[in-house]
Amino acid sequence: MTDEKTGSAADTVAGERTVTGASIRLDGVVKQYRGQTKPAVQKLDLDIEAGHIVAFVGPSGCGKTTTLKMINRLIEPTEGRIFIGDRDVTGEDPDKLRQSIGYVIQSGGLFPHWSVAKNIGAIPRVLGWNAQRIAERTEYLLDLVGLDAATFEDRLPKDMSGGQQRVGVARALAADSPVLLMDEPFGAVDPITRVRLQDKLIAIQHELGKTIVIVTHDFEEATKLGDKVLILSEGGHIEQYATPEEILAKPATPFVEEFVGSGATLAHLTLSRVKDVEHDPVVTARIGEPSDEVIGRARAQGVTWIVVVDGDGRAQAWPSLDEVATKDRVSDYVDPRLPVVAPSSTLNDALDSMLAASQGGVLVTDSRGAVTGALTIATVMAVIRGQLSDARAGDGHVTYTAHTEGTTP
Ligand SMILES: Nc1ncnc2c1ncn2[C@@H]1O[C@H](COP(=O)(O)OP(=O)(O)OP(=O)(O)O)[C@@H](O)[C@H]1O
Repeated sequence: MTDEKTGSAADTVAGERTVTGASIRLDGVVKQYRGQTKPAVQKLDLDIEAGHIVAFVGPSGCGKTTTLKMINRLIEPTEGRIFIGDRDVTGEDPDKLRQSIGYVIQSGGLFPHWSVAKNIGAIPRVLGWNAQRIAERTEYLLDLVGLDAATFEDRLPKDMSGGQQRVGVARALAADSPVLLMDEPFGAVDPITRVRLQDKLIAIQHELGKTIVIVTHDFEEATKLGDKVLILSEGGHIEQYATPEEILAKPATPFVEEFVGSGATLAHLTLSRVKDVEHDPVVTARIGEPSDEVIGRARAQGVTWIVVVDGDGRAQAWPSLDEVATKDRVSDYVDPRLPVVAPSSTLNDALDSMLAASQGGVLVTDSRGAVTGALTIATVMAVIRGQLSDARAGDGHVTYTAHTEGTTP
């Protein structure tokens, strides 16, 4: 089925992924700002596949934001054409166009005096949806971004702290646009929240299959989120447009090599996901269970600590058996610093999370927050060791062993 308005092929399945997004094509796009001697973006050709995430990175002033904003014509191109799906949008009414493209900016860009629900319903109201449809959509989207509708829909953005970005994403998805443009959406949040928001975005992308273009300063964020990464230099010049794996393995130009940096070997940690490595099983216990039963169960499994979970299986705390033994029943204590990662988190995220919590492991949760296992620092270190030795072997350097073997008669 093709949606006439958006030109997107709805609900087609590519591989395992559902695709509801539309492709984007930039054809010879130029932006020359008035009063500037050189164009900010010079003759840019770019194809973005439907249902993919593409991350734009590059040094300050290279034209990332200008390029992004030309896609929804917040900035008018001086030359060239832009297609969304098969539709040439270069001559379309820009207001109408923007109603069909989700847009998220760093601050969330929410109207401060409007409730969360009113913010999310802004575009659907313009599109003439009825109140019930808007209310249902708002509830669905708040749940999708991990916020409880009953708790948050009447709040003002200022009372949301870290939740503003989530509401910003929900609002951008409100009209079910095939394309989502994000300009440094997680630039202003603390590192732990940032990892959670990135993981949430990946989960949403896998569920909805939108086409997402994200501008970031952070190469690690680009490699984590991007199916492909676009590395730009001054004037919107494409240095490389490839998968993160290709960029790390084969930087196309000296510029890319320098941009990726000498930490490239460890940057591979951002390519390894929590879901790709082995997890340790965990023993869970419900609040209020008799402590001696829980301890017996844990000892039978040979573990020295347990995870206390709520009714939905979400982790509350991970006490040692000695701590459990101090009470008759499992306590409802909630550990505010519990290190938790998602399957889509990178091993780098997992390490950061361990360091931030001063713990030697993290809990792994599914997209609903239920605990599925644990990842220890030993597992992460083993992967790092493996990658370092692979990288050395790939460098073409003769190792000590190879050298000795080669010269032994
Ligand atoms: N409204 C404007 N008028 C004139 N020049 C502009 C305008 N906006 C951006 N520029 C210039 O265009 C070039 C590209 O800017 P742009 O903001 O697209 O880069 P960027 O890669 O997104 O940078 P940053 O990472 O710092 O946000 C820069 O030289 C900038 O100074």
